Amino acid sequence: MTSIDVRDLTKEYGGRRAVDRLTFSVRPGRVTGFLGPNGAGKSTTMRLVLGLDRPTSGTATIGGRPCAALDEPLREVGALLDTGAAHGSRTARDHLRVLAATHRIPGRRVDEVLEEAGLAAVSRNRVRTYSLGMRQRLGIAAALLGDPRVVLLDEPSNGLDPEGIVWIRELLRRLAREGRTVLVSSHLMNETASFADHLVVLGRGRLLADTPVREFVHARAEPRVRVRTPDGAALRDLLARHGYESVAEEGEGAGDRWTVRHARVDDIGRLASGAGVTVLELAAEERTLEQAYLDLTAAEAEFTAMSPSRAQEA
Ligand SMILES: Nc1ncnc2c1ncn2[C@@H]1O[C@H](COP(=O)(O)OP(=O)(O)OP(=O)(O)O)[C@@H](O)[C@H]1O
Repeated sequence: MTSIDVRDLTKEYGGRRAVDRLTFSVRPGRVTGFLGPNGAGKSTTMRLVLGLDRPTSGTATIGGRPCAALDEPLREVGALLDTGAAHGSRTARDHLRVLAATHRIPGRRVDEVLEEAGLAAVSRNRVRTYSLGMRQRLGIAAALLGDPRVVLLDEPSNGLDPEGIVWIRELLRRLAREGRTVLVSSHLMNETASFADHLVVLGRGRLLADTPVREFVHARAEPRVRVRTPDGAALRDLLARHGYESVAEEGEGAGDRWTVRHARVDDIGRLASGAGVTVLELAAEERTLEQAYLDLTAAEAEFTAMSPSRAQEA
């Protein structure tokens, strides 16, 4: 089984820390989502794992070895880092054939990955005629060419249309089912929630979370209850007396709907019923990864702003 292991990894650029004493592992058989605000250090970490950059200190290994020490890197690790990697004047097929030939990968894999990436029909067109989404598909095809056990994809959904988004989701799920180690960075929270089993979250180069998606969402996103009632003012006053904050929904069609923060349906239902407040609908609001992520990164920003020692470091 091939894991990615990052240990005490630090990368400085001109005295500025892009990656700061980072330690985490990416395990096989699941998709690990790699999250963090712009500049948090995700791409730098991926480059260090791939041996494209040298760490200032610490290690990043794949199956216990640095990437540079792997005998056949492309057959062990596939990566999408930069969609501009293919030469514009080449066709997609030629780009992949050159890659295959220089890495002792059987030629039949070229047709297999072109088919898999939905590019078979346009594989003889020059890459410069490709849309961003098609380039993205080509980058993913190249990452899969060597049938690698480990796959790292930096923002693979970039530029993909809705059909492409569904395709990448299913592809990632399948790669994990096949027992591969899959690390995927993204800014799209709903997307990440739809394909990731596990999350690694960075902020300012540091590890903020390394946890299963479900736990991350449940531990961080506040539980909320949605209520529809014709007695809005009575409900709000009742809940306020019991320490709940309720907010009337706004916008067209919101009507008599309210959201109660930090609340559970059982408690709100009992309170309303006990006080004789009519409730027409009562439901737990689904907690989202986006909500949990924003809560975490906001808390981190607040902590950073409050702490003079960290502010000096920044
Ligand atoms: N080659 C480089 N030289 C100098 N600074 C760099 C270099 N590469 C990255 N950085 C800096 O390191 C920090 C982390 O950047 P990185 O691209 O790894 O973040 P990221 O999490 O991938 O961000 P994004 O979500 O915007 O892609 C940033 O402050 C960036 O400016």
